[in-house]
Amino acid sequence: MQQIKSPDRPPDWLTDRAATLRHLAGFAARMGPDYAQGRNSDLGPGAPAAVSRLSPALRHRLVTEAEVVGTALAAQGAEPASKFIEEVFWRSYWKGFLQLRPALWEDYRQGLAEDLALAARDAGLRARLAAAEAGATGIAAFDAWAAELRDHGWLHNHARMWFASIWVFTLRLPWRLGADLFLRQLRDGDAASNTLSWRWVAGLHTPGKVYVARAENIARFTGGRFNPAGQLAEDAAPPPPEPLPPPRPLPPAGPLAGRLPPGPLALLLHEDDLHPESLLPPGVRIAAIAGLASPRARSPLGCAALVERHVQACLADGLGRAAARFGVAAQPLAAAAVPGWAAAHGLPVVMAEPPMGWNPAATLLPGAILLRRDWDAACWPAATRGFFAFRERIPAWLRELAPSPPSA
Ligand SMILES: Cc1cc2nc3c(=O)[nH]c(=O)nc-3n(C[C@H](O)[C@H](O)[C@H](O)COP(=O)(O)OP(=O)(O)OC[C@H]3O[C@@H](n4cnc5c(N)ncnc54)[C@H](O)[C@@H]3O)c2cc1C
Repeated sequence: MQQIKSPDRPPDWLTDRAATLRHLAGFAARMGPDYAQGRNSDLGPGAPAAVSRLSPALRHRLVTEAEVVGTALAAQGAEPASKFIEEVFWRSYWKGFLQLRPALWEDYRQGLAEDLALAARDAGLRARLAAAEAGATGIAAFDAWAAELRDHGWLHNHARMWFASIWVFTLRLPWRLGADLFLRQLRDGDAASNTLSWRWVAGLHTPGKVYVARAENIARFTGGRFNPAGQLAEDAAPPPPEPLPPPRPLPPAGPLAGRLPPGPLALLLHEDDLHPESLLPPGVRIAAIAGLASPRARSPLGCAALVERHVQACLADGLGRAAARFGVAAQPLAAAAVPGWAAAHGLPVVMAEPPMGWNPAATLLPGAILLRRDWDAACWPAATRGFFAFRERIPAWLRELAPSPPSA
């Protein structure tokens, strides 16, 4: 196993931009070979890690993908930072893949409702689910990850892969109920990355390919903390292939540099994009600001209290910066109050385009102006096939988008 040299981690989970930028700057030195060599190891909560733990901030765009990749390029250069940069593009790939195929999210929600109804009827399934969620399966590694997820609201990528694989193939639980558990408990819970990663593990993304968690791999990359030899179903067969919905053309949304109506506008800031400073072109006059976060809409079962606190804290930080930037009071609103807020000021409303998922922002205000970031406009349409085809385009995107580190 590779030596992990970097003991520091965010002092606490990142819920504001200032702390995120400090952490990003500190991590920049480790975005090159340290990351490439150590990123697969998960030595446990509180232990040194080679990964950034930026996801609870990046997912809400307290910092943007462009800023994170720009930091990696400036600190390390494209080749040494290529592994790290590629991982950030995995996020854009999943977002684009779901954006092009909204039916996958709708099918997930529909299937989840059916799985929850089945669990309500079937006491045996309910008991097995409760044991998995509580970390009482008798598989020490899985039980420790269930506890870590509940207590910290975060898991290392490799642990997420092992957990999902054991959930599906060893515990033989419905994948959507596992995806739902993650969404309720992850600070970085994201409709695209989560749903599509679970589908990938379960063999529904790449025909004929499942992700199998193996005891030897777990022992190796947990530094020997766990070794579930003999406890895992390591012979999982791929499920029958299910055709993927064909990609749709992206609906139109204004690019950032596009023309906005003259005169004052109202800004709806929401949990999917909390960097209004780079969302709006210079010179735009914002005369009203409201904030919307709906973490309980992640699941029919709501979300964990720590997730709710995390998301609301991120939103509060975004609103504070928006108020300072545009010189207008900014307040969080419940979803039901948003149409009334828009009607009361009567101004055209602008917002970042809400990606597929539970965010109700666009449906609450069907006439709002949606702004698509250049990053998303470049990447999303390319998520038509597998990641390896998408990845080929990274060098061209780096030239075209010219990402740079945060300026403030
Ligand atoms: C079953 C499963 C569920 C997942 N659910 C989510 C989720 O709900 N939200 C979420 O943000 N990520 C999810 N991921 C992806 C990944 O595990 C996390 O983004 C990553 O662990 C975050 O840790 P980090 O910030 O230290 O990542 P780093 O390794 O430091 O990577 C930097 C950034 O790149 C992005 N990234 C890295 N790996 C991936 C990946 N495999 N897929 C997508 N983006 C990636 C993240 O934004 C991350 O912050 C899931 C993965 C699996 C296998």
